[in-house]
Amino acid sequence: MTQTTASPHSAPAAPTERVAVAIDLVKSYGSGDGAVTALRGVAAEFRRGQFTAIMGPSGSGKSTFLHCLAGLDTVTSGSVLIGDVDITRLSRTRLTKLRRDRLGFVFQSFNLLPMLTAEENIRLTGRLAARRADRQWFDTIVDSLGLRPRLGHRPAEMSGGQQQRVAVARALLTRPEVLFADEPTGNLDSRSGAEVLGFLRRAVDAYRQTVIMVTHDPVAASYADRVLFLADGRIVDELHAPTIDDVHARMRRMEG
Ligand SMILES: Nc1ncnc2c1ncn2[C@@H]1O[C@H](COP(=O)(O)OP(=O)(O)OP(=O)(O)O)[C@@H](O)[C@H]1O
Repeated sequence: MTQTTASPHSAPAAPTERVAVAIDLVKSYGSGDGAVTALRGVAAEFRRGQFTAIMGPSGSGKSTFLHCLAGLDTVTSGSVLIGDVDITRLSRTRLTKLRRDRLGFVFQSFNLLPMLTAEENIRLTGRLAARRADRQWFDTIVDSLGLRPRLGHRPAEMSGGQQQRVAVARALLTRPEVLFADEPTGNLDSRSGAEVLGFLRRAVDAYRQTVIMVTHDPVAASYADRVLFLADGRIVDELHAPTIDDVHARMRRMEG
């Protein structure tokens, strides 16, 4: 990783509108003696053009929080607003449509379709979604991610870093209000990880993309504008303009 302890974010911008809000989120799995409460009343706001990393020890509820925010999992109580819509009150059909039209997802495993080329994989979501995916925006994303020479390749013919860049391009094609990323660099070497994180950072700075990312990696978290720290299903700390050293120190304190 070429990055030093300097933090890559620019000067704090004026507050922008809230694009996602979690209100008193509680999530339990199972019932009776076997019940596990993964979230115990989590509240947070996410603003337009803000890059948030979610960190915490294993089992602290990071993925559960991301999945509840993104409408990929139901909540036990509490609400999640995307814009003005409480997605915990939507029917399954409306939620699926909202996720498709207004949210983007990048996962640790790239989730590309193996028989399709990079270009077909990128366009698939755009075609299924609201078709806001114009040619110019496609070109901008593909060129910023350096994917032009790979467009005709299938996933098996690409490196992990290239596959993840295709997944990021696919997620951004519909100009989502929020891009959710769950350990997006977990399967990448540090150089490919830095490329993906650098692009997410540029998408935030240049296009005011909102990004919410779960990560274990303090280097990845240092690309964000702020870090929310979860422990035992609660937000216990928050760090703004994080450096790698700051994040390490907080994690050591939490785990110690
Ligand atoms: N589908 C499920 N059924 C039952 N318990 C679950 C389920 N998913 C998560 N849990 C439990 O909820 C708690 C939080 O899990 P979660 O995966 O959100 O944590 P995490 O912080 O993302 O962990 P990790 O860093 O290890 O991925 C854990 O105790 C976990 O075992």
